Amino acid sequence: MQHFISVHDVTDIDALVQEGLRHKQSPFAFEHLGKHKTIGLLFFNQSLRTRLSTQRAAQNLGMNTMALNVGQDSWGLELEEGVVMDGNNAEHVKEAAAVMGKYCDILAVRAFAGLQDREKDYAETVMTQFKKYAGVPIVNLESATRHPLQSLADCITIEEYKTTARPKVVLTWAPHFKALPQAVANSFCEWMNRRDVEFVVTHPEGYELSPNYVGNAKVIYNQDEAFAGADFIYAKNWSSYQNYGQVLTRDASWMITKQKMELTNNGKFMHCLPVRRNMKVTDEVLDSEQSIVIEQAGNRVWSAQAVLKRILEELG
Ligand SMILES: CCC[C@H](NC(C)=O)C(=O)O
Ligand SMILES: NC(=O)OP(=O)(O)O
Repeated sequence: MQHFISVHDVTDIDALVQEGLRHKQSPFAFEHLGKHKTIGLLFFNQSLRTRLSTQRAAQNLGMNTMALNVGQDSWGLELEEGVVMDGNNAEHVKEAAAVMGKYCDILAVRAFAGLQDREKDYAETVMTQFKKYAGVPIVNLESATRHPLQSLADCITIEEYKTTARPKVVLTWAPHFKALPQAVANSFCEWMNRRDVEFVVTHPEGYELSPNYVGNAKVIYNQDEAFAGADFIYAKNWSSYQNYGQVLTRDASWMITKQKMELTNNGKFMHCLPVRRNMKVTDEVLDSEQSIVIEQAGNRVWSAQAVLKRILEELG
């Protein structure tokens, strides 16, 4: 594996999921692999899980880690090509990416969607630039349209907790008061469409995800109907793709409650976190035995470790 930017960089998802579970069993089995290697983590946006889990995974593999918050620790980065740089950004991504590639053996980048220009966001401009200019493997820590380390951790979690060979997995939209990216939902669809699950997506009309990501998933506008018999409920808010970046509704009836979870097959509740309690899901559900969000977050270490190990093996 050279880069880990999307599911398309993975040839065998099953093998990668199993590898993540093996790292969980023996976290230090490959601690020699990353000796004298450094990973740089670059954040254009906040993070708790991604920042800490990716550093922990790298350290488990014997790597050194460096983290940088763009615009706070480093200079503001200009991402537009061919512009006169007379604004607030003191450095162009061309130089910054190339220089970080001199310091780091692997570069991991978080850059959320701007939610202003759909064409630019869905062109994955930032990831493309780092891949083009850094000269080292790039790992996606959540980009404009995807969050593959989260999705791999989600696959690992479902593999651990499923009680049937082909579980029913439901991605449900949940209300939020401000516009959030489609990246986590897009990515979850891409990965679930490649897993042996009965995959259903449910959301209010107007929140249809891009066809390139939702693929052939079954889309049901009635949340209660979608929840029937589900083994896993994966909640996430996202802003409209059609009316790009817009919040079309904050309909609280889409919040996940105990009553809704009772429609499932004693289903497990999942969320990538951070989650706004009593807006997306009630305390009652989040604090119940059905919630596996903490174990899901814990699996972010094994997701990152499986990916970094593959990249280190390629580096030699
Ligand atoms: C892991 C989730 C990151 C981000 N969440 C927020 C609150 O911005 C999102 O919705 O994409
Ligand atoms: N789920 C996730 O990526 O969390 P952070 O945004 O805290 O990294």
